[in-house]
Amino acid sequence: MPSSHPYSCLQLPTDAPFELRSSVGKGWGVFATRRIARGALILREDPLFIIRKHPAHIIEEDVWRAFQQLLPDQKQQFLLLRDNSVKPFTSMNAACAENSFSLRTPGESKKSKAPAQGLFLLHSRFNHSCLPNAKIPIVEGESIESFAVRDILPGEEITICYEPDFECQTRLERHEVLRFTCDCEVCQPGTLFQQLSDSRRRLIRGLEYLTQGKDLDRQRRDSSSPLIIDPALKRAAETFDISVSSRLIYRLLSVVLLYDEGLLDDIMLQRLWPGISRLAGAFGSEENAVIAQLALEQDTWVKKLEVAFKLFGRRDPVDGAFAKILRLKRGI
Ligand SMILES: C[S@@+](CC[C@H](N)C(=O)[O-])C[C@H]1O[C@@H](n2cnc3c(N)ncnc32)[C@H](O)[C@@H]1O
Repeated sequence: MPSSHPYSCLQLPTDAPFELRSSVGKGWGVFATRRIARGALILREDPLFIIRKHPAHIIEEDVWRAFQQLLPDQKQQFLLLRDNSVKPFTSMNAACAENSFSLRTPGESKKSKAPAQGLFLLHSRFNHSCLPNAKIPIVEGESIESFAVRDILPGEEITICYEPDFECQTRLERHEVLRFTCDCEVCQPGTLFQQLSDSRRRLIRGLEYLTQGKDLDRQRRDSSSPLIIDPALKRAAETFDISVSSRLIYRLLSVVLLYDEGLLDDIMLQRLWPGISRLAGAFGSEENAVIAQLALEQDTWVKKLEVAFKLFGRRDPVDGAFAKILRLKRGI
């Protein structure tokens, strides 16, 4: 790619551990220029502008107004943007849609959709992978940060996953959402790795249904859904009549599958661990509580799961109350 490409004029922080350059079949991308250790910050970026609307409601005038308020140098940076590095965008709104991230403004509930979109010149240069080596955690505020989720070597492309819940979706399902053909390691059709990955992600989705009583879209699946085949088990999940023992086993099994898939990063673990340790501490029977505690003390996820399997089929005095609380919370 010639050095006259507009992206060579994008301003990078002086200490950036990456460079921008072309990425085969994906336009331009972001490549590590030195080793980036797992957990290290890659980039903290402020938005060029913020539009306080749901992305679906943003119109051309909104972007135009935001653009007008930029300083001359910022306007120039915005005008460097190209559709996947090649063509100029057909509208300012299209440029905004392709280069913005949803922001969670302070005080907003976790469940509600972010009503603000920020335009980020550099984070938008990261290409997608379904097995990414970097992540942008959702935090409150206007700037966003990316972190390495595993060690990244010099020269390696830095990728993020564009969509939530991809850890529970098969290659086909992911491609229904993405507007391009992803060719990452887990998207190579027909390979054993891809088939295994599909099975793992499908299982993770089923386990999620068993513990949450609903699917990714927060809906129950009808009886034709192949997600949970056993109707009695499906009903039990939907009415939260899944024992605490089973819940703990399902959670740990999910973590083992995520680990095997290469998706268990520290950010995900921080999100999952509180729920797991709450479950392990919830047992009313001393015998069950001892097994659960012993499970969590093991030094690997497989060993934790192995010990937790000793709880399989065991009821607990708190099962009824646990189900009742969950039903109350969900208004059932
Ligand atoms: C936000 S941009 C990422 C940077 C982009 N490559 C560029 O040059 O500006 C998103 C676009 O990059 C391309 N892209 C990102 N990840 C890709 C992947 N894994 N495979 C193919 N194309 C990808 C797609 O065209 C996508 O719409």
